[in-house]
Amino acid sequence: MRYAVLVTGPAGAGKSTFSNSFMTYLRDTKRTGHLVNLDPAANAASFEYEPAIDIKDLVSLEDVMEELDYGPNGGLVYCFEYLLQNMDWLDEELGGFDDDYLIFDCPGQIELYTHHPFLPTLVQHLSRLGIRTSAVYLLESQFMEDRYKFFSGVLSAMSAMVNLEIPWINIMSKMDLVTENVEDPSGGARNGIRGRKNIARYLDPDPLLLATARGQEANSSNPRFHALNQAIVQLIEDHPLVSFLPLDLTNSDSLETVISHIDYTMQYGEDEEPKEPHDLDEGDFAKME
Ligand SMILES: Nc1nc2c(ncn2[C@@H]2O[C@H](COP(=O)(O)OP(=O)(O)OP(=O)(O)O)[C@@H](O)[C@H]2O)c(=O)[nH]1
Ligand SMILES: [Mg+2]
Repeated sequence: MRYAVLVTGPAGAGKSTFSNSFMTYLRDTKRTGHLVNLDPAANAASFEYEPAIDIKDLVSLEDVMEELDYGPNGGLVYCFEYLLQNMDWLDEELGGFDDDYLIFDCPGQIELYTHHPFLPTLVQHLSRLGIRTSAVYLLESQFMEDRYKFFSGVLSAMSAMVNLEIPWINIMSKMDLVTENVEDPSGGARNGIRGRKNIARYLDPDPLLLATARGQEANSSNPRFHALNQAIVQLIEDHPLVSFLPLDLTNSDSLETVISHIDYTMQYGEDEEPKEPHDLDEGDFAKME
């Protein structure tokens, strides 16, 4: 059985760093993993592990910008369109792996997760190849410093999730940057997250965070804003699936917990046949004959 983890999330969320740590963990636990780089803008020098599959072998952002005269954003979209039109390239590249874990380091363009057919198409191909697939969506802990930013992050995670029918885990990355007493750098006490209790209200999003914050302002200024807000609160209440596993890479237990969740959602190793007794049986019969 082959397994694939799609490492997704907005720009700078820590996807490549997590993918690298994941690789190290697999190596240390004597499991075989391979890195798949799907970011056409990735800097090869930044990879600790050389990707086994690299989208840059198919198309590189640099070439697209140079030869087709695209800017960086249009260039990236072009690269993904190009990949989607050449999925047989990926199918072929994926052919050579057996019983392995493939870690897909995805690009950080938020459009890819909200409305582009990129992820659904990728998932379709993986499932056609019989690869068991799950996804993680990383949001960095700084999002907890501003509840509006935080809820927009929650909504982006949700909109990515609803398009895919695969196991999905949301991760709050860079937890090492969160201290017991994080205050809003601008000094406003309103946005600061104070204490572990408050952090829990973000990891398991408490819609009241949003209701109280926006409710107070909206009541006095714009009632339609209030209504929109209530609708979002309701949406999050109805979908308690959006909760976050904290990830602190400076703590190996934290990484291990996250990876065991990923293993669990894909039922890693569960239908691996216990090979030895079976082989022995066959050997016994051969001897008897
Ligand atoms: N403190 C801290 N910094 C981190 C952590 N993970 C990543 N970073 C830093 O955050 C920045 C972005 O990390 P990347 O892993 O490149 O993020 P990414 O999601 O791959 O970024 P894009 O591919 O550009 O979307 C880098 O400067 C990392 O060193 C973490 O767990 N803790
Ligand atoms: Mg990256």
